[in-house]
Amino acid sequence: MKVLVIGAGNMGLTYAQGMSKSKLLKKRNIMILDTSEEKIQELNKISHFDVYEDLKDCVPQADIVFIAVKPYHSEELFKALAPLLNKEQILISIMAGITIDYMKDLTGLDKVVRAMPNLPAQIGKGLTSYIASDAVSKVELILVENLLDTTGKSILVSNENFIDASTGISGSGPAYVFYFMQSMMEAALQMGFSKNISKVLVSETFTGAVELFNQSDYSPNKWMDMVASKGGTTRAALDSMEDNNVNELIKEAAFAAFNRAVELGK
Ligand SMILES: NC(=O)C1=CN([C@@H]2O[C@H](COP(=O)(O)OP(=O)(O)OC[C@H]3O[C@@H](n4cnc5c(N)ncnc54)[C@H](OP(=O)(O)O)[C@@H]3O)[C@@H](O)[C@H]2O)C=CC1
Ligand SMILES: O=C(O)[C@@H]1CCC=N1
Repeated sequence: MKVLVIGAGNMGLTYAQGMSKSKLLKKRNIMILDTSEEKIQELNKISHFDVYEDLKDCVPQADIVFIAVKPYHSEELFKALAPLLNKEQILISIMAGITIDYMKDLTGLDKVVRAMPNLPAQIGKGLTSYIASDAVSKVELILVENLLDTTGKSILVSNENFIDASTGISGSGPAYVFYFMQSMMEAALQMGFSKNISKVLVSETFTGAVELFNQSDYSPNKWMDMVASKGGTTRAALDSMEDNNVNELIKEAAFAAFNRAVELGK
């Protein structure tokens, strides 16, 4: 089986590397294509994969075509791909917003998978939600899931709306966590800690809190109560967040990403 990854950026390269480390594929069965001259040179240095610059040299050999370009490049790419594809090939896209119907229309393919991963895929800790068109068989779906799982875990969702919704939660979500970390590091610096100490204070706090959360059935609210003593310091911080409506603002931000995903698909 041969997989062609189109777009060797953050996510495309991550998947190519994830797939190459798994036992599913041999390195030489992963082809990768990018239009950026700089990326091609970098890829040739890595030399794990067969690197291509021209679609016609690699698309016909692929069993699975994995699309990892930005959504605004999709139309141009699909138009160039269409004459080179055959109906047996499976297309997997991780592009935000781009719908299965749109991909079927532009490529002429029936077997299309739409997936939404996230950046921790780079360290094998990704979370990918996905859904497939009806033409993808059960056996093919297992194969697709195994490929997605080379970068972490995956969840099969029941309708395509959940792909846009998971874009707002898990796809864009790592950036919300980094936003919170950035604010806490800025506060630590303002309190007089060095950059290095600020980083350790914040990152260990996140790691410890997430590990606690993962090791129990307690809700985040319950954990908050366990940190906050009556009339204490944490209550002062949580009250400040409540007064400033931070909870609603975070939900609004997640919906902004969700809505943007829907908009990208129009
Ligand atoms: N980054 C993230 O955390 C996540 C991203 N995604 C999705 O993944 C996709 C890729 O994102 P990301 O990896 O961050 O993007 P990048 O910009 O890092 O990578 C995209 C790569 O594709 C190249 N490219 C553009 N057009 C073509 C083309 N026609 N053929 C081949 N290569 C092309 C780009 O070159 P050039 O730079 O020259 O344009 C670039 O090297 C997006 O659609 C995004 O929605 C999904 C979940 C998480
Ligand atoms: O920002 C974006 O559009 C992509 C999709 C999810 C994460 N990054």
